[in-house]
Amino acid sequence: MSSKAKTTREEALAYHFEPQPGKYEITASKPMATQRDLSLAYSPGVAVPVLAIAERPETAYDYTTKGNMVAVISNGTAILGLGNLGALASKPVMEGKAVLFKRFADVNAIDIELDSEDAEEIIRAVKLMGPTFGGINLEDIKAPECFIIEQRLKEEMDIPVFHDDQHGTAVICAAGLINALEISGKKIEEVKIVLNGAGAAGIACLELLKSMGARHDNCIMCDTKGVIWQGRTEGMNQWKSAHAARTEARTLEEAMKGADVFLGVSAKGAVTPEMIASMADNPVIFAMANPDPEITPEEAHAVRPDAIVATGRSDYPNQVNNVLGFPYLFRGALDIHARAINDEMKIACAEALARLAREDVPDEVAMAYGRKLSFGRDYIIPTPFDPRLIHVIPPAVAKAGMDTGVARRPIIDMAAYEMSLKSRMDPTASILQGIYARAKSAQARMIFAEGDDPRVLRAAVAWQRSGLGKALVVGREADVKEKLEAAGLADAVRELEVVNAANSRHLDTYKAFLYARLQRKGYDRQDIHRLAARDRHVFSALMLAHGHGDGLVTGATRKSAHVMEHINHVFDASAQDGAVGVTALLHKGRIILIGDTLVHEWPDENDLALIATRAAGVARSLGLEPRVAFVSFSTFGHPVSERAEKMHRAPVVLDGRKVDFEYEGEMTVDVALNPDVMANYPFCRLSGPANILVVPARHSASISVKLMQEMAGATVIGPILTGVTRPIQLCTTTSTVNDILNMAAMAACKIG
Ligand SMILES: NC(=O)C1=CN([C@@H]2O[C@H](COP(=O)(O)OP(=O)(O)OC[C@H]3O[C@@H](n4cnc5c(N)ncnc54)[C@H](OP(=O)(O)O)[C@@H]3O)[C@@H](O)[C@H]2O)C=CC1
Ligand SMILES: CC(=O)C(=O)O
Ligand SMILES: [Mg+2]
Repeated sequence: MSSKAKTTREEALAYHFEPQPGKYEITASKPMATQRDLSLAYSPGVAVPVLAIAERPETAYDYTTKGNMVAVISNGTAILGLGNLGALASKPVMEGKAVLFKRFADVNAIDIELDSEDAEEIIRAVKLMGPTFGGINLEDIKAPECFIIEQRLKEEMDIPVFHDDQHGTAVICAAGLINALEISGKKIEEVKIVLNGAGAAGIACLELLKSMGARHDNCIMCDTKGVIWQGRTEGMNQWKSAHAARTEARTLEEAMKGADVFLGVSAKGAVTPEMIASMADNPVIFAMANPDPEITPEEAHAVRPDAIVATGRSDYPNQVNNVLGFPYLFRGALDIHARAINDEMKIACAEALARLAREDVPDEVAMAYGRKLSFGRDYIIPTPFDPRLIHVIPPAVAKAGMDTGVARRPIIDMAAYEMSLKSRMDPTASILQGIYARAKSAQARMIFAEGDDPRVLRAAVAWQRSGLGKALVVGREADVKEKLEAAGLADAVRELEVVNAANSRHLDTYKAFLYARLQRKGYDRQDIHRLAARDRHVFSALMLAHGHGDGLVTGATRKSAHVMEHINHVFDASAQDGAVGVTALLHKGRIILIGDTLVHEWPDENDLALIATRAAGVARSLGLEPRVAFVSFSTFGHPVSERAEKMHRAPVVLDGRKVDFEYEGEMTVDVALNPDVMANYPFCRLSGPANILVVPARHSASISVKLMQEMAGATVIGPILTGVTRPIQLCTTTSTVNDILNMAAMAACKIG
């Protein structure tokens, strides 16, 4: 397995602080530009839907955000496993749940933190907000108040009310357990289960498992006072009493002897290796406390190599976390305008998840996750980034809701619904996720050439601490130390390897190599020494050329033309050598590649054909099927212009090269990207909108990219340098730490 990611306190705070505080914002989904827009959005136009809803309340689902809007509600009394830290402190987690709703199921969610521990007050507050939302997700409200709150709200509200820590956790735990027991060859009716943590999650998990066949007499529940046994009076409530066991065991340690299954929804470190050692053969251990499990997989495996281990965290295999449930349960429920999320819908979700994990994992998923996944001990449950979840789980939930009569608007065409779910998700998110996953498994030694730049240093630290590989920073030790300290990363000084001409054993070899390349280009030995020893771009490129690193990132401090000139001393990376720069633009769920954004100033038709081929290669390595448009200001020969001719001829050049991707041209950008406009040219050979735009010259490339970045706020990755023998990627002088990290990941994946 790849090395584990470590995120620091500073990184976590910076993530939440920059570029604006918090994790989400609200944007308008309708035009708001003109007087007419305002008349429709607000007075007088808004009166029309007001009256329509007053007359027929169900039309609120048609004219407002209600039908796709969920409230994430907490009072902060059980924030993850951190305990009762109050409503305000729970806000980062609730904002987090809100963005997970959006990221994984395109559900709009708003976090609402209520400053009260009084169940009646919370019930009243939530009930009053009913009209606003299509569903209520209760989160991190401690037991036993959570049971009372949820029960009453379910009775009194006409929209789904779902306490995630109870049912979300129970559903995922059940899905994982179905598969873990299958692998260990045990039956739920026969296994001895010990569950630690008798709160929201614990009670709900045990209830669901019992409804699925686990026997009351085989289950022991524990809390801070030990075993919940029949007759115990201390620290009890009616929900715990329902699960009190007839047993002599009084402590968790005693209960664990011979147990087949351990489920932890309690707190960090609640289980010892000795307890794990005392379990039955092939034990199943779900240590689900967050952020730190009851026992780590390393500790558990050290004493029990035969164990199947899961945690709630994303940095170990088998993440049993309610993130696999709540987005999809609500998606399915919202799409049928459900009145409730009932047990049948929860069980349908658990079964669909369990089934999905047993299915063959398609290559695109393995690619997105960076490792081969196949059903077994280290893959008992789908991974949260599995792109199939969105179109597999909500239909199962919606169908169960329809079958049990909670749907206000049943789905007629299930196949069409599945298709609509597929197109709902932003494909760009999975592309970046895939790049990072592949980078992680590559474990590249990344050369960061500009160790004097604080952004580069922060990216290098993040590279290493995220478990992406080793960071080799080119710079002076004292300078790197000083800048790391100034960036609040003093403890990273010992972690990074700082390389420079003075401490390298290879300088003479590098110089000999460079001299051999440049001696007939007017460089004498003195020039060579200056270049190799003093220019970090050249020095870094020499490191890469000699295999003293696996990839190189530079360009954050100097203009790309300057950097390319220096890299060309070491590598053949010019236009004549066939190098090409391709930039990826990610915006509103679309990804478009533009080329050449780096190397060719004024490509002719042969160069344009090469640019198309290189860009197609980049597209494929990003998991996209390439569709190239040669773009211009004319479309298929009109208006006739000398300047557009080469764009007209480039596809003909490709005809002669027998390439294996779609291409067409010349055409304007709207023809290339808008299927309705493209339909005016029925002979156009592209099977869909283009995802690669080959532009006439580097200036038009630069203008397009920067316009998209500045006007539309598109995410820009690149230019990705292709056609060079080793992975070199260039950032720009305006790159952020994240941009630099993206380019390093590109280099590690050898994209280009
Ligand atoms: N992986 C996942 O998806 C999820 C994980 N969780 C995790 O489960 C845990 C509990 O959450 P939740 O049920 O919402 O919280 P609650 O506050 O409702 O319940 C906590 C329960 O855990 C018990 N407990 C706490 N510490 C210990 C300990 N050291 N040993 C034994 N029992 C202990 C408490 O005992 P007592 O009753 O005696 O006070 C209580 O019964 C958290 O760590 C949370 O992160 C929760 C939801 C989802
Ligand atoms: C995952 C989650 O909801 C929790 O730990 O509370
Ligand atoms: Mg929670």
